Amino acid sequence: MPAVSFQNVSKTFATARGELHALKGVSFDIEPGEFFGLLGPNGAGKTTLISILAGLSRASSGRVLVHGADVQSDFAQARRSLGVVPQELVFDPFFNVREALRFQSGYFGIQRNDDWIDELLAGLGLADKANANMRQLSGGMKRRVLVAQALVHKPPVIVLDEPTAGVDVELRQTLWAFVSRLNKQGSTVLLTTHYLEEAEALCHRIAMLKLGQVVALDKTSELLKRAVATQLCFKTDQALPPALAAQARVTGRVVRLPAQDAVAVERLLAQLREQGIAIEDIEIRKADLEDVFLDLMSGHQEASA
Ligand SMILES: Nc1ncnc2c1ncn2[C@@H]1O[C@H](COP(=O)(O)OP(=O)(O)OP(=O)(O)O)[C@@H](O)[C@H]1O
Repeated sequence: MPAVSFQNVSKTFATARGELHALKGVSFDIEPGEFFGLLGPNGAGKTTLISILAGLSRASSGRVLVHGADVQSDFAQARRSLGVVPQELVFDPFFNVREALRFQSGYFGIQRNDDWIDELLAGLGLADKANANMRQLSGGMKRRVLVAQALVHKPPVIVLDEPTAGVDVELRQTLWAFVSRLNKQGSTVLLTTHYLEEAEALCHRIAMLKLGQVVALDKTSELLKRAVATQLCFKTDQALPPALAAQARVTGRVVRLPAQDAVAVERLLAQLREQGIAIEDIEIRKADLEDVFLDLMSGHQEASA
């Protein structure tokens, strides 16, 4: 039985401009123990899908099951299997950290949960903050408490909705070390993130959403094979000739051009030289998930899911 099963999920919002189809028949399963990534540009429908999974919003049609429990008709059972770390910082300012976690345990009917609470606090680098009031914590610390709150009932499925947006490197590393440990111990993880290098490093499989539809769904290693294997990268202050600009990915002064092999690299360098373009910091690099993502989102690749 899948850990999570999205079955033909659609969601339509009534807006001032008419109907907005945020999700259009999304179907995929996440297997128990998987570390699964859900990627897509702003507005693709990721948060809408997670909200339906978490029971915070209802699908217009289709079903979502968590370990076989329907998130609408069997909400309590589905909710017990889920630990959802929300995007926004919501917390009760009157509790200290331990109290907040005890309160959350009580919500799930769990008493005497302090051993696990201590483990969560240690794993998330919060051990010395157990008695601190929530109001006194920095934004990053509050985010750690949100993660602990989501995990207080030891859910088999952990859902992280952009958990590292705007947080510092240390928290990202603490969070990933802890979540990876839980995943190795058998937890299923569903992650949405805009940090593609995180998704590449962590996720076994990835679904890419675009305008409410799944446009790619594959093992991370297979997705990476779709990109042109290597690229020529360099920096320049000059504009590229149109023929090269058409195939280039430019970020500020940094230019990336697809180049399959050494001959292609030589050809590109010759073209640049002929055009009198001064370049520096030349490097040959392997394509990464960002390349695949950008390709798919710009419609260069065939949708295959
Ligand atoms: N309550 C709502 N009412 C109307 N439209 C909505 C509502 N919630 C979301 N939408 C629209 O649905 C679409 C999908 O939004 P969603 O927040 O799921 O995208 P996302 O992939 O999570 O984006 P982001 O990466 O920016 O968080 C967008 O066009 C959004 O404007």
